[in-house]
Amino acid sequence: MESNAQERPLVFVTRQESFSAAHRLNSSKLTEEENVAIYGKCNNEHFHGHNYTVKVTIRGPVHPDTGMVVNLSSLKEAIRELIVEPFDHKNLDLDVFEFCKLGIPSTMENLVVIIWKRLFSRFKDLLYEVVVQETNGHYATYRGETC
Ligand SMILES: Nc1nc2c(c(=O)[nH]1)N=C([C@H](O)[C@H](O)COP(=O)(O)OP(=O)(O)OP(=O)(O)O)CN2
Ligand SMILES: [Zn+2]
Repeated sequence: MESNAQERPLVFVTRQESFSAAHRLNSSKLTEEENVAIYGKCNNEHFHGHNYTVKVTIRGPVHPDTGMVVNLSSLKEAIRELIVEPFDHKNLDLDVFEFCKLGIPSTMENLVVIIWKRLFSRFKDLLYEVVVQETNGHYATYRGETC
């Protein structure tokens, strides 16, 4: 079959950034005993910290003139403006609007969704995937899906 001259390759482009932040795992929906039992050392009332890594993947056609899906300068600036600057050297529970307002535990799962929503406001349907890595041992991935 002949290929359509209008068709463009669909490519995924990923940018990685990092930030350091403090947090405490605690749920207002649970009792004190339940919080301790479920979150253990991560429930320490004096907080603890992580060096978080964020990977943001944009999916789209390669523009025939620029050879780009997205200008990585724009992607880098957006991640820094929307994520790194507001989160770096902050307390996620006390300083990040979504955690304060919603009163939800600052798990990687909730964090990756919050980061997705912030970036979606800028990139819309070009945003494909966000990965948040909290330690060398674990990370969470979100692609905007619900179930
Ligand atoms: N489902 C989740 N479980 C846990 C989360 C989370 O975000 N989602 N977070 C934590 C703690 O915040 C923290 O990240 C755990 O730290 P730690 O136990 O030190 O992490 P590691 O297992 O990678 O460290 P090791 O040194 O390898 O034990 C807990 N649970
Ligand atoms: Zn933690």
